[in-house]
Amino acid sequence: MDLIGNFGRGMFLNINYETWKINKYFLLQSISTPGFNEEAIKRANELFEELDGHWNSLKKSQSCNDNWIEMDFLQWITRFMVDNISIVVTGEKGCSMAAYYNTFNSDKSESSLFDDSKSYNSDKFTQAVMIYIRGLMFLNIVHPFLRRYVPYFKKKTNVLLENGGYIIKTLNNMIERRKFEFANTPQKLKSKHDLLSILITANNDAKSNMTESLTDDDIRALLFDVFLAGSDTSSNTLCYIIYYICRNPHVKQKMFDEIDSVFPDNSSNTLCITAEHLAKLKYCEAIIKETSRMMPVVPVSKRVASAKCEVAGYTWPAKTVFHLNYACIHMNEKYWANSTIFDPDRFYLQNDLGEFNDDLNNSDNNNKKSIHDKDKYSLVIFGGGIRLCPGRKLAMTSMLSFMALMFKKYDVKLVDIGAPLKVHTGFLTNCLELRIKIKPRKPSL
Ligand code: HEM
Repeated sequence: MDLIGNFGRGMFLNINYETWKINKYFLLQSISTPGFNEEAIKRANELFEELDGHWNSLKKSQSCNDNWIEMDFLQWITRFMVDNISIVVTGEKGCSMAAYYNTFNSDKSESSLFDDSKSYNSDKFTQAVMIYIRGLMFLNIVHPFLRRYVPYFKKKTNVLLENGGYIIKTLNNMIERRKFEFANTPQKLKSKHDLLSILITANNDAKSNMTESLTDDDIRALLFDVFLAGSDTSSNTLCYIIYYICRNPHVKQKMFDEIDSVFPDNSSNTLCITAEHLAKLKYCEAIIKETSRMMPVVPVSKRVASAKCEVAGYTWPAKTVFHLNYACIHMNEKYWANSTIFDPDRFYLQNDLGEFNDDLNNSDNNNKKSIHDKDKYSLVIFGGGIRLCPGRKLAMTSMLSFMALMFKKYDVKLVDIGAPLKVHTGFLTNCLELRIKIKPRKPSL
């Protein structure tokens, strides 16, 4: 079951409270540094430039008479977020967008670029992560006897083991290379702001101060957690955002107005987004929250009672498993009037002091000050309690950056405005396809 030796390590698959706490401390410290946040925004800018370049090349090859480019947005945003998480986690440039662009290219000779076993191949690695997730379900359902002795299941199990081995090897190589760099040029590494470099630096500091530190296996598990949790969640949310704003043109217009006011037109073709810009995009933030309320990518979660407890007036024994239905909480009319209506304005209110609701950026959820006079657990996009998502700030930064970059430049419409969203709900609610058309909003941009 433990394909990559992660149980008891990292955060996601860790039920050992003591090691989970240390891992959480290191992860939160690392991703809360200003350098990390700035790096994430800088990388989003660079990656959008790359994406835009691919779209422009496609446009040339697509003989579009009306200037609209048609695409399955899901495919592009998935690769964008994979390359994004790759570079902020490892500092190594991914090649998922380039590999996908290459599938449109009739000259396949370039494909060899993406199959060099020595270099880190983000596309191959992410596919391995997906196989891993599906594998967890398989291992959960199929009895060990069948896996060991029935050829069909045994073969599948071996594929999963091989896949797990590839993940471990890729991450171990990365950690080794970075530690080698650290040993040779420590100053250079201290100036790097990717998660791996920050973790190694913080860990070395902890070792020299003789405080709690991480093993290489812990570091590997943390990197894996961020790959696992950090890209699909954001890319699916962005698909749902596009779906809802296209079906609500007044929301789309209000969003364009906000983006144009934060980024007034200039002669330059490319935007350069900063953290100060993102802090002003309060309506875009409201769109993210309202979309996630209507269509949370993590629809359910679980908690296990560590001791006998009382919930909803009943007494439950220790080890009771509680299924938390986040999607249902978001539709509860007790907290959300007209809950089936898409209305970002519910999150775009100001309090008496003129402050906007900022609850998703608040790192201390327990002291969350919400301008909505509601139960703080009525909005659980990022979960709640001690297992609250540690990556919510990074997620908001990546999604807001993408929205600003994309919608400053492009208008968007759905190919079939009447078609329902195509989704599949398993561990996540995944978008299966999102056919859209995009066109530059201004000819000069
Ligand atoms: C739109 C984006 C995201 C959404 C909607 C999301 C949502 C969630 C939710 C609902 C949970 C479970 C919390 C619970 O059980 O109550 C979770 C856990 C987690 N998330 Fe996120 N997440 C997102 C992005 C990220 C990113 C970018 C990272 C990268 C650091 C991340 C890292 C994690 C980790 C490591 C956990 C496990 C925490 C633990 O088990 O203690 N997530 N996330």
